[in-house]
Amino acid sequence: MIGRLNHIAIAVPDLAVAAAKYRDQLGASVGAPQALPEHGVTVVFVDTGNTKVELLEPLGEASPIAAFLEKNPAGGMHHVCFEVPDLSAAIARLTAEGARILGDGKPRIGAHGRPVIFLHPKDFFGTLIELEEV
Ligand SMILES: CC[C@@H](C(=O)O)C(=O)SCCNC(=O)CCNC(=O)[C@H](O)C(C)(C)COP(=O)(O)OP(=O)(O)OC[C@H]1O[C@@H](n2cnc3c(N)ncnc32)[C@H](O)[C@@H]1OP(=O)(O)O
Ligand SMILES: [Co+2]
Repeated sequence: MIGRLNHIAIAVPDLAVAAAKYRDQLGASVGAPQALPEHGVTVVFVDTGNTKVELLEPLGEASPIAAFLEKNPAGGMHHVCFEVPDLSAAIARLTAEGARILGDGKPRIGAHGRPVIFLHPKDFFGTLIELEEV
């Protein structure tokens, strides 16, 4: 079911500072910020060639990463995103096996314009997993 690692996401308190650090201190190829109000975050993608790093900061009052940053004020690893060929089939299989799909359980369009879901971190060893249909 899961395929490539599409991205590793790092929640940061200040996206501009984090993007500059990746660009200037790590010499990384850093994309432009993308405000995604429907997801409550602004993101920047760092392309590493074999995968991406998604730097994200809260956007708006109800950001789903606000509580995470309260607990981790300097930032931290937030989620990993795996690619799947068929998100509906993945939802059916995971639900049948008792995994919790976050939100209303339905796919939403993610930063790449493709459908994504999130699995509860408590069901996968304390790791928030995002699945993206590619
Ligand atoms: C840009 C679009 C898209 C893309 O295309 O890439 C994105 O990546 S959007 C990214 C932001 N959106 C999301 O993360 C949506 C899914 N996340 C959520 O719904 C929430 O973050 C959450 C997972 C339900 C947690 O919300 P929170 O307010 O922190 O709830 P709790 O405090 O009740 O947390 C429950 C429990 O889970 C632990 N937790 C929280 N976040 C994480 C995490 N990132 N990794 C691991 N564990 C996490 C939290 O500590 C609580 O544990 P206990 O304290 O032990 O109960
Ligand atoms: Co993501």
